[in-house]
Amino acid sequence: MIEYRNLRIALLGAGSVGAQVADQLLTHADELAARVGARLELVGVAVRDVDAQRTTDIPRELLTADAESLILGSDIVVELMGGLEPARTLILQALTSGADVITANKALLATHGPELFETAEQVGAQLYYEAAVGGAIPIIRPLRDSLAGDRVTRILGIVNGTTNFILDRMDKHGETMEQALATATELGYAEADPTADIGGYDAAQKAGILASLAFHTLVPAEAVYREGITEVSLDDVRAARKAGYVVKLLAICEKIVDPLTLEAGVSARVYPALIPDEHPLAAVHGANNAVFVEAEAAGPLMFYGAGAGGIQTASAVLGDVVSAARRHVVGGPGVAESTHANLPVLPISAVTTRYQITLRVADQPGVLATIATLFSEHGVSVETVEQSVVSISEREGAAEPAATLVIGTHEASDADLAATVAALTTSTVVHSVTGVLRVEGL
Ligand SMILES: NC(=O)c1ccc[n+]([C@@H]2O[C@H](COP(=O)([O-])OP(=O)(O)OC[C@H]3O[C@@H](n4cnc5c(N)ncnc54)[C@H](O)[C@@H]3O)[C@@H](O)[C@H]2O)c1
Ligand SMILES: N[C@@H](CCO)C(=O)O
Ligand code: NA
Repeated sequence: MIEYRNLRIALLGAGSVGAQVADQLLTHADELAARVGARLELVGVAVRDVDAQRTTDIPRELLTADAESLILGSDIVVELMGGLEPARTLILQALTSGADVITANKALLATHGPELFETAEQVGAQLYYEAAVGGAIPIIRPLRDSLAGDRVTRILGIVNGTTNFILDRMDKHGETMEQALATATELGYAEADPTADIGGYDAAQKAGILASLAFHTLVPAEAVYREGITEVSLDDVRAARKAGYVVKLLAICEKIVDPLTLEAGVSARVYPALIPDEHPLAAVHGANNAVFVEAEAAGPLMFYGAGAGGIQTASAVLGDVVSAARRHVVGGPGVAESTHANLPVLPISAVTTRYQITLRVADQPGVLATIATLFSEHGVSVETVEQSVVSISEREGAAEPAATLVIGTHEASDADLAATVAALTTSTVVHSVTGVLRVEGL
């Protein structure tokens, strides 16, 4: 039997992901040792309460409430507590003590990424974060390493498992958002505060990370335009299905070149959008994620798989642990973050998209013409108009005759669309604007 040296692994947090990472390290210790050329010795697991129930069996003697002492003398520290503090302080302590750090904490990276990466570079340590985006899907390493010689032009993806799971359940089972979120939480997909998921914050943090890597430009989460799914109703999902679309929370990162000045900028945005039934992203169900990457030389690439879940995410964490461990065995500086392009990050006003607008209107002659004029007055070109066969007034038995109009637009700017919607809202022939969703993937 080969005698390997030991590398000391400290794990911070033993929740959905952490408990699975501990289990994998213990169960597959021999195989991991052979792959790395060193034994990955789990020296301790920092937890809040050593007596709490966990999803996997972690030997009692490994559990400690003292994370700071555990870090000292560790070669690799795996942070899976989540949240900003004490995660930030502990990671800084770990890096400055010379340990490589693995984290799945996109909220922390989105907020304190530059400080953490600078510290890592100064002390010659590495910070790995494959699990922070797309869960189990390899996406960080492909962007950072495999595509390092190419020029990425666009990323379009579903990067939040919880919201994809919720929208899918609304679509397939007619569940409300609240019902579906409760199940997503039970299954370990949701963040500790699920507002991060349904508000689009988690996806925006991931979009910032992806855009930074893809365009070699620091894109903080707050520079990412964000809309969550809280305004998406069961009616929106049903209407989309009827019209041949599905609603998905999309993250879009692209390089936009101004046609006049030829200056390039980066747009990163997250919003719910309609995508056609036949688009590959429409077939991404449950908590799965999918990320399309378009690069100049490679063309379109697609990365697909489990975007959330304890054991699935543990796979990405373990991959990072093995990479870090190999670096300890072989030596060398590792990969530094690259922000050399330093492109401007563009506001949402720099972007144009198609829209689908659902209106409840007066069911009387001349209404269509009035509405068409409103659109054109605000610079938005109408592509399709459909009137629902059964008018809402018939369905609901309302006194006043009303009908539902579904209007598809050509590409329009955010500002023009907002002005059109404001004008529609105050028009006497419009009873209400019941839905405004962007359309992508056509
Ligand atoms: N669950 C997923 O599918 C998933 C996927 C990708 C990334 N992530 C990220 O992984 C991280 C962990 O997620 P999770 O789902 O395992 O969360 P979780 O809430 O299930 O687990 C976190 C654990 O850390 C413990 N903890 C928190 N603060 C602590 C402290 N100060 N000291 C000791 N223990 C502490 C908590 O008690 C909890 O047991 C988060 O950053 C999350 O965003 C999760
Ligand atoms: N809450 C996150 C976990 C994975 O990052 C999600 O649902 O995608
Ligand atoms: Na990943």
